[in-house]
Amino acid sequence: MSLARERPGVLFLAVALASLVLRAVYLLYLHPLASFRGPRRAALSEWWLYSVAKTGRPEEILEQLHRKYNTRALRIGPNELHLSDSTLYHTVYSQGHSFAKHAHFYDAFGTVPSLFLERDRDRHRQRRKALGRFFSKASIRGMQRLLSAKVEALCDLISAKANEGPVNFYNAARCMTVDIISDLSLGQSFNLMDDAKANDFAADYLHVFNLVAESIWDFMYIPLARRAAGMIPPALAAWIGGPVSHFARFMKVIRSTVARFKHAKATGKPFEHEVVLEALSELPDEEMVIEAVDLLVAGSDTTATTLAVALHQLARNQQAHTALENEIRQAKLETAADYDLTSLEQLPYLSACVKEALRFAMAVPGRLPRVVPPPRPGAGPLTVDGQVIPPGTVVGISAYTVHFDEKIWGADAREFRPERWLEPGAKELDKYLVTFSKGVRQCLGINLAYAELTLALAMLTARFDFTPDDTMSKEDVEVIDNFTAGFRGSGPRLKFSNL
Ligand code: HEM
Repeated sequence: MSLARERPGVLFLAVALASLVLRAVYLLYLHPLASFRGPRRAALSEWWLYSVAKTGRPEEILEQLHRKYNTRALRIGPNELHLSDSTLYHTVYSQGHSFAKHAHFYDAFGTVPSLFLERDRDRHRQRRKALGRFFSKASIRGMQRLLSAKVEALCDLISAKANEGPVNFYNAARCMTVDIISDLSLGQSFNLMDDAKANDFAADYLHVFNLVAESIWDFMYIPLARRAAGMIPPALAAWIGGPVSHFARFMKVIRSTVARFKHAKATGKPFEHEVVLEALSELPDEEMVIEAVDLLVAGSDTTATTLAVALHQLARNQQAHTALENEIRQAKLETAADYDLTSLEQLPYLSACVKEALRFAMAVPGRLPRVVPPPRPGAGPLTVDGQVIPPGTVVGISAYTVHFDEKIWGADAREFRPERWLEPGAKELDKYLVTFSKGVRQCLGINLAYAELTLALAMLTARFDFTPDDTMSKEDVEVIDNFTAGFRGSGPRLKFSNL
C-alpha cells in the first residue's frame, strides 16, 4: 500500500515487468502453439516477423528455419504458423470460405472493405459476382483489341528507343500494365507509356506504386503508421513532396474519375468501352474509389514483374528463347490481327513459357495468412506431421514454398525451364501452380494476366531480339517481397534489336 503511495512509478514498472514475464512464460510454455518449433523470439512477439519481412526475403528465411527446426509447421508468431507442406495448400486456400483472411495482416491494406479485403462471406460473394463478369475469359477475349493495341504501343516505343541503349524493361512493362488496367477500370488510361521520355521508362506514377509497396510491412506491424498516413491532408502531402505527393495526386485522379463516371452515367454519356466502374456504380463513392485503387495496384505490378522476369530469363536462356522464336515464326504472325488470343493459346511453347514465368516469378510470393476454423462435422482437424493445429491459429503457405518444392517440380525447381510444362504428366502440375492462389479468394484478374502475358511474350519475341544489359548488377534483379514482388535494384534492363 505504502509503495503504491510513495513510489507509484516503481510499482508501475514492477507490475509491467511481471506481466511481461508472465506473458512470456505463457507464450513459450502454455500457449496452444507452445509445442510447435521455431525461434523463441517469434513466439514472443510479432516484431520478429516484422524484422524478417523487412529483409525483403522472408520466404528464404522461413525456408531455412523449416530446415533448421526440422518441421513443416514452423511457429513464426505468437499465434501464427508457416506451413511447408504443399499438399495442404488446397485445404487452406479452398473453395469453401472456411479459412478466413487474417484481419490483422489484411488491415494494413486499408479499412474500406474492397473485394480483396472483404471478410464477410456473403458480401464477398456478391462483390465477386458483380466484378467477376467483367474479368471472365469471354469478357477478356472481347477486350483483345484494346490489349493488343497497348502491347503494340509498347513494342513501338521499345523499337524507337532500341538504338539509344538498354531499356529498363521492368518499368516499361509497368507502364503498359498500368495503362491497360486504368483504361479497363476507369475508362481512362493513365497513358504512362506516352510520358516515358527516356529508356528508363521512369514515369512519375510508378513512384506511387513504389510507395505503396515500400510501406506495406510498416503499415502491417505498426498500426499507428497507417493511421497517421491516412490522416495526412492533401495540402500537406503536396508540401511533403516526393512519393507522398504523387500518392495524393493519384487518389485525386481516381476520385475525380469516379465523379466523372457518375456524372457521365447520370447524363447518359457512355465511355468508349465497358468499364469496371459500371459494375460498382451502386456503391457509395468512397467504396468505388477504393475498389478502383485496389484494381490498379493488384492488376499492374504483379503482371509487369512476371513479364519482366520472363523476358529476362528468356534473354539469359538461349535454348528457350530460340524455341519460342521458332514457334512464333512458324505461326506466321504478321499483323496485329494475327495475334488472336484463342490461336496464341494453342501454341504449346508459348503457353509453357507463360506458365513457367508465373511459377518462377511468383508475383505474390509469400504467405497469405488465414485463420483455422473450428472443426466441421465429418472433417478432421488440420494436422501437420501428426500435430493438430488448433482452431483460431493463423496459418499460411507461401507460393515460394510450393513453387520450389523439389518433390513436385524435381531437382531443377529453381530453374526457369518451360519444357517442364510439355513433359508427360505436366497436367498434374497445374494443381501446384498457385501464383494466383486457389479457391474462393483466388485472383480475380487471372484471365487478364494470362492474356497480357501471352500477347506481350508473343509480340515482343516476334519483333525483337533481346539480351541482358551487361552492366546490370545482381542487386538490380534481386527479387524482394513487399507482399507483391519487386526488385531491390532497377529490375531487368535489356538490350533490344529489331528483327
Ligand atoms: C501475374 C499477375 C497476378 C498475380 C500473380 C496475382 C496474384 C493474386 C493473389 C495471390 C491473390 C490472392 C491474395 C490473397 O489471398 O491475399 C490475388 C487476389 C486478387 N487479385 Fe490478383 N494477381 C495478378 C493479377 C491481377 C490482375 C491483372 C488483377 C486485375 C483485375 C488482379 C486483381 C485481384 C483482386 C481484385 C484480388 C482479390 C480477389 C478476392 O479476394 O476475391 N490481380 N491476386
